[in-house]
Amino acid sequence: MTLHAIRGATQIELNTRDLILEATGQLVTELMVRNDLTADDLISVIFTATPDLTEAFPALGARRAGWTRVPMMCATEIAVPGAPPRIVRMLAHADLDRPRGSVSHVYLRGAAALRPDLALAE
Ligand SMILES: C=C(O[C@@H]1C=C(C(=O)O)C=C[C@H]1O)C(=O)O
Repeated sequence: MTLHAIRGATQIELNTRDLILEATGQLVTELMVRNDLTADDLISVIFTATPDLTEAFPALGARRAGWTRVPMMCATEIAVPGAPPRIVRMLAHADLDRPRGSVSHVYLRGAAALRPDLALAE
């Protein structure tokens, strides 16, 4: 087994509880699908949210998507001038029986602009 770190990010349309939870659930689901993962493969997950997202913890969206027993943490992202607004980011640590570097990082919606080198064509 090998420890992997998997990145993800998505942009939230508006700072509302429902939209934060829905978009975070979509992000974690997409990450599991693209990497053929289950929640049991995950060791821990860190979420950050830009300071303009205050209405919900992204971890709750992940729990609603099935990550009920995954240790998670939420934090505020650095407010770098010019960085995209309303972004939820994640760093997931997983223990997988596959080579390091074989995972797919997931950048959805407006977050794809953060790392065009990583974002798959939607
Ligand atoms: C570019 C991003 O935004 C920030 C910059 C990062 C980087 O330069 O690696 C990683 C996470 C964020 O703090 C990103 O989320 O990928």
